[in-house]
Amino acid sequence: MSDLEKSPLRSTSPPPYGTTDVEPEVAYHSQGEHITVKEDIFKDDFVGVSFHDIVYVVNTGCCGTKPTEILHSVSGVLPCGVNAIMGPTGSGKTTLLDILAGRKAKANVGGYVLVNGRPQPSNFRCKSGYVVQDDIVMGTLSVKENLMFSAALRLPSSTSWAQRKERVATVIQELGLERCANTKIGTEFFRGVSGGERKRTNIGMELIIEPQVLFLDEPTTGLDAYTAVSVVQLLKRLSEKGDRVIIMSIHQPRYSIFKLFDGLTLLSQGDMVYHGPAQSSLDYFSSIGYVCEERNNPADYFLDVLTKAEKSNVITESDDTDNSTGVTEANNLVNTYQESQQCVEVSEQLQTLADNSHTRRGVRSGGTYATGFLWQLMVVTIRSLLNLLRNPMISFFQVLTMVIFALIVGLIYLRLDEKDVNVRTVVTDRIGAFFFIVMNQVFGNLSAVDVFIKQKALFIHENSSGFYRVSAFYFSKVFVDLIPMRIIPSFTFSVIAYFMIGFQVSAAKFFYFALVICLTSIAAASIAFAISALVRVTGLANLFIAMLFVFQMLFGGLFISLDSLPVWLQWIKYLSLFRYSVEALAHNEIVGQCYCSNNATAAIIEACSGPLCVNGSEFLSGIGYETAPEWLWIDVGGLAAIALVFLLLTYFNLRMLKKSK
Ligand SMILES: Nc1ncnc2c1ncn2[C@@H]1O[C@H](COP(=O)(O)OP(=O)(O)OP(=O)(O)O)[C@@H](O)[C@H]1O
Repeated sequence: MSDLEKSPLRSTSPPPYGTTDVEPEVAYHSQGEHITVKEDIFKDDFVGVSFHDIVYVVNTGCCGTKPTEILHSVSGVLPCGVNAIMGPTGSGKTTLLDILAGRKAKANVGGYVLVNGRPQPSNFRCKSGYVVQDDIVMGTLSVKENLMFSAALRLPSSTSWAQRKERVATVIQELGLERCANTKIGTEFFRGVSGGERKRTNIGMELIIEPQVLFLDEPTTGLDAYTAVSVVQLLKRLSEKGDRVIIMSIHQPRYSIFKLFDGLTLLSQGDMVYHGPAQSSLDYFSSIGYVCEERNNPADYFLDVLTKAEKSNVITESDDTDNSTGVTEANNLVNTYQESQQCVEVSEQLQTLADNSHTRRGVRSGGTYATGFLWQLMVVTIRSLLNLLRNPMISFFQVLTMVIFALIVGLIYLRLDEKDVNVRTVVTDRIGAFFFIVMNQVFGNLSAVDVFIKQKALFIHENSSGFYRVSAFYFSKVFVDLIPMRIIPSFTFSVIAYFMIGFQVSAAKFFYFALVICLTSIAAASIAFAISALVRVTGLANLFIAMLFVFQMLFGGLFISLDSLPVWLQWIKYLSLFRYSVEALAHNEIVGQCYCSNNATAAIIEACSGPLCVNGSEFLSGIGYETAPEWLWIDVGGLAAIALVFLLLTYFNLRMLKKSK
């Protein structure tokens, strides 16, 4: 049973008629799955968005504790124009905005939303615009490139490249971004456009699809006063161009912003205290005894009233303490609104819309994505490559780290083949070198943890807005990371370390060595990918990854002989990438070799006897490693299997992330 079903809801009635999957009233885009930018639901006489008895519950505790109700049956109509949702912090502004935008898990939401008097289509998220509070755009790309990215993925496949470019040019002009069109947005490494330009670019990313409904979560937060006003003025202009509903949550706007609002919704602790035209709000509050001073900003005044009301604890019902109900002033404001003429008028409007929705046919939701998988894969890969090329520090340092590691290992084990040492040391030094090399490869790839953590917010936002499928993002990230960040640095490492240490001079042996090193690196990176797609905090992800690596190291065969493990623990060695890697490298170099004192590379196995000689194969068997020829490839298969399993896990974790939103 969902949280909602368990909660004491006042109304959970579904949209009366018209599921989102009935006959379309207009012809769909020929490619079946693809959406058209404007569907019938957004056609003429757009009456806006209405929400009916919206309840939102969350499970805050555990073990069967009662779910918390965040929104308590709120209803209203948001017509074309700029509609602001205001209220003190924690009053439920963002929650309501997310529900209206279809971005909350349905299981926790009661009531229903109508768009233009019809049930909200299931792909509403992709057809409406949503500008999140923390601007989410790729910092290494310019304003124009970001907008092109949106145009490439969100306009239907039938749109020609010239039309996409034209749409981008129009949006740039509409938003007044001409001056900075070719300036990069900026990252933590370099400064780019200003805060206002960044916000306008975010709005532009959504305007590309000409959404008739645009949601904005606190669009003025973090902007200076002048820029904040200019952003809302821009929204006002956009709302006036065609029937467009702009719905924004906003905390405490200054007067010059407040006077641009057409509609105002005031929330207090999840209840509505006012809903209607912004310009009538002062009269409404005066009529119930809250008179705003002449020079006071109404927005500041309302917030003061609501904050004080939430903190008060007025006994209203009776002076007799036994019968008192402890109703707060905030409750009084809610009750007063519910009994007001204002509320009656809104209820009548809502009733009409609900009644009409019985007779209006629903609209087939169509597909979620405007373009096909291969196109998405290409566009997202190009963006990832551009991001990598423009952020060369990261790939440069990955190669540099591997070169430094290779030089350190090379210097420590320099020319092992020429050393005249104790015969046992000749073999153990080689195995020590392999272990050290594998350890470098495994821990040197911890940087892979950033791949999914850093762009998680970007992925969640773009995926839920219908830019691309999870698979397109996943393959592009994996492809763009594995080749330049794992394979190239690992091959460079192999070239330096192999010849400095002086392993066998044989092309086949060298390429096998390089293959194992690259696979080790890919397997380690895959483990980091899987965890980084699951965990939101880098520190926590690093901790989990390090624990997994250390555990695998324990069963790598060097700290304890694999044969001496208790029988019930023996299977764990098959999960250790250290075991496969060290075994493969040692097998490649040592099996079939005879190491004798003063002649470390003697390869005459028949003569390999006596106290001064060690048979490489026997030595490896002695410490529990496999020496049969087929194990050369079984070890490679083991590494590939670990990489594959964790790459698959990464994909499923990303899918879960998508669902959790
Ligand atoms: N998933 C959740 N689990 C627990 N509490 C939640 C959850 N989502 C929202 N809340 C609570 O619901 C209330 C409303 O949250 P919401 O973010 O909508 O408020 P807000 O008005 O946008 O606040 P702010 O202005 O501070 O952003 C808050 O008290 C918040 O702690």
